[in-house]
Amino acid sequence: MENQSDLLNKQLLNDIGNIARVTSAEGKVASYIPELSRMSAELFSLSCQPVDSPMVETGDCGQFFTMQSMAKIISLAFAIEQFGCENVFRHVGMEASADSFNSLMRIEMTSSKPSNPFMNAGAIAVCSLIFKAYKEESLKRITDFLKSVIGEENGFDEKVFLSEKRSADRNRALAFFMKSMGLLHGDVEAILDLYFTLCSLRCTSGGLAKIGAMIASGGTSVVSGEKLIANETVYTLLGLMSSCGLYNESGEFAVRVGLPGKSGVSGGILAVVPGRMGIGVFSPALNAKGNSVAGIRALELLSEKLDLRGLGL
Ligand SMILES: NC(=O)CC[C@H](N)C(=O)O
Repeated sequence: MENQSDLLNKQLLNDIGNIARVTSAEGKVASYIPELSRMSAELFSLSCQPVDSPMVETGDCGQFFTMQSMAKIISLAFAIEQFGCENVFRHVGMEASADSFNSLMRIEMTSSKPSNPFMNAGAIAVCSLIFKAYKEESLKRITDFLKSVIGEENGFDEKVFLSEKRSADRNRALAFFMKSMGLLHGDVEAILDLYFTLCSLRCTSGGLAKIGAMIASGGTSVVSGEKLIANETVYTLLGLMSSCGLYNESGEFAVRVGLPGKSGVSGGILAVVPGRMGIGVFSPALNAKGNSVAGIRALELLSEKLDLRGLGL
């Protein structure tokens, strides 16, 4: 009988790519950060990094894009490692939210900490903890951590950073609003600059797959073999990715794909098959909830073909 891992090969990914990429016509490239809208909707890449064998990829694998909300995995993992779960979750919740990723509503209604660290409000709160501890050194500390996960440094996209900084009325409103309610402390503009820079870090679908593989392997870098994050951090990431990784589409993603995942408005999605592999997919056209249409379709097909649904949920 054929082993599931034998089924993962380039031909399978090519076939999945061919079916998935046409669905991008149903979506739209994000434009609320103007610079993101310059990305071609035709681009597509899919990368699988098994925990114990070489990467398998298809499509425009060399294409860089920005991490956007997928960077929230890195900043959260870094913060938990530095400050401990208890300290981090004193400032941000662990609950799924039916609100969109940049919603203000719940904070005003409940006057309490942001629902989870993958909503913008929660991720900004995590940035404020990191900034409080490391000030101007914060970015370097986080990017050094990212480098230890993926084995390379790809810098950040300054045009996307400036474009978001100029057009971030909503995130700025969120952050100042949280500050006014005592939910955020420190220099708001400096915290937002850290957040925008993390969102504009450059990556490829292969890089996302390596981050996923580090989580899949229980916190060990597939690049160096080094244990980078504690088991508790791994379980926290997996739990939150399963319940909140695709915002108000997390439930549907759990049903259709059945894997812990994290999306970003650049069109990337990172998924984890615990014990087996990390997956990165990229296609910039998004659905109404801000998630990649072809990315979800590709993950759904992959999950079905390799019988992955439900692993790690
Ligand atoms: N969903 C996302 O990827 C959101 C990230 C984006 N930089 C924002 O704050 O709006």
